[in-house]
Amino acid sequence: MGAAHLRLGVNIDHVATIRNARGGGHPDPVKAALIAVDAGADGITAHLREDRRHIRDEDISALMAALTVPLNLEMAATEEMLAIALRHRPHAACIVPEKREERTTEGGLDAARQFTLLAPMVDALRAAGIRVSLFIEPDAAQIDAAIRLNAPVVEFHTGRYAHVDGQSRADELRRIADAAALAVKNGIEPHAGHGLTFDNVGPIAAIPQIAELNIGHFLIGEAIFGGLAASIGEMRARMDAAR
Ligand SMILES: CC(=O)[C@@H](O)[C@H](O)COP(=O)(O)O
Ligand SMILES: NCC(=O)COP(=O)(O)O
Repeated sequence: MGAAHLRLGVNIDHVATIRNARGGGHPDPVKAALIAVDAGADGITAHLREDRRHIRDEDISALMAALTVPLNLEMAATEEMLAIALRHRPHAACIVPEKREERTTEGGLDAARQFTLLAPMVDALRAAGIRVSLFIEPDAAQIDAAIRLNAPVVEFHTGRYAHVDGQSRADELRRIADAAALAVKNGIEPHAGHGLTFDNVGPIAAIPQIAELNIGHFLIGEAIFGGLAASIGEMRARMDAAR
């Protein structure tokens, strides 16, 4: 209790997934983003995948024009995505690993092994005034790479935490908490996200060093039952209750 405000970034990718299932423009991810902001989102996250399976280039332009809160652009470490980020200059760019055939982001970026590829990208994004984040596993070697890359932010992939139970979940939570403490000790702001739900968000939100959670798939799915504003309001309440 009493820790600093934990920011909520709402990921609107899967509004675009539904839109794309039929073509056309409905439901509009920008409309969803504006509802999310009214409902308490501190920022909006959108992942422009290389295959454009959900968010498309024109969504990024429209979000940049419409939003009054920070846009966090999730992007693969490619020259194409770097050029897009530099053209739009979102508040933040989170570099994520991408595999064309994956159903969703399966793990964190291997920032340690991809150091040579990432270093000029992080430098270019930073030089453009974009807050760079690396989507990594909660792992000391990856945090060490983030330190050497001068990344101001890391986002810990919570997918494993979300998908295991019992002692394995407790172990993963401990790994995330230790990683968050290590990041802060080294001047890096830790965020977390992936697979978070009403039921599993509390222990992650209770980690005092974590400054932001990015949550999407569950919120958009839950919106089918109670509406988007209600699903975001409930998530916000659970995050606040954990602090
Ligand atoms: C990096 C991340 O966790 C989000 O971008 C999430 O992956 C979005 O959903 P998809 O993985 O289904 O594209
Ligand atoms: N970076 C994680 C994210 O933006 C949302 O992931 P999810 O809640 O859609 O699994």
